[in-house]
Amino acid sequence: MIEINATLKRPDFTLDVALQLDQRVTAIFGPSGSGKSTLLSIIAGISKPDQGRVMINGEAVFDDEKKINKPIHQRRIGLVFQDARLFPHLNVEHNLRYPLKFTPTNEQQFHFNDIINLLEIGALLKRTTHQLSGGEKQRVALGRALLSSPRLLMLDEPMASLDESLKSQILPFLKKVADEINIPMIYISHSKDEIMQITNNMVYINAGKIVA
Ligand SMILES: Nc1ncnc2c1ncn2[C@@H]1O[C@H](COP(=O)(O)OP(=O)(O)OP(=O)(O)O)[C@@H](O)[C@H]1O
Repeated sequence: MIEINATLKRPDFTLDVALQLDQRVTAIFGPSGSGKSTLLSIIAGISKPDQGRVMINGEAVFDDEKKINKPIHQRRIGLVFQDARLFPHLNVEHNLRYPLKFTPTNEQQFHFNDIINLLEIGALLKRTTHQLSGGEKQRVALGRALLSSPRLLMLDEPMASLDESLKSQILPFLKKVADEINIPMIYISHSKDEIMQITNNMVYINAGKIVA
């Protein structure tokens, strides 16, 4: 269960949300500038709210009253962004293995080979990141996020920079992760059509407020 009570004021924008996410997959959607990425960055610990509390599975990762503000790496959240953000100096295999170095073996939730098979990226392992299509990069980014053994997976417009044909190629993998991987997932998109293919559980945000 993820609970967020947060306000964050910027010169032309205020985010003010109170939200409890108790389904395994939640989509957050809303128009451009509505605050989706800001909400994600508050949960991840990238942005600090002016006030409020963020709880992940009963643990406060941010609480302004109790002066708690856990850094990103202690929140154990897997993030996938629109641009895959792979490490350009590492090949695909080393990108994927990178998070394993920071996760004790007894805390690793997935076997390397299971993730490779799930995302069908075995043939890409020896490639450099420059030798990947946009959709392949996203599959590798998804694999790397899962191999960090996160307790929450957050995807911020993971298909936004892909053309229609690549989108249709990656969608089945996103669905597989949503259906088969037992980790809470937050999926951000401004496309309702895209979201409907992944989950029926939607939160609508507009002008920094949860509308439905
Ligand atoms: N670092 C920042 N400094 C100041 N204002 C910002 C910053 N980041 C975002 N904003 C503003 O905050 C508001 C919410 O932005 P946010 O990126 O959360 O929206 P979004 O719903 O994710 O939009 P999009 O779908 O276009 O990515 C917007 O008005 C944006 O211009």
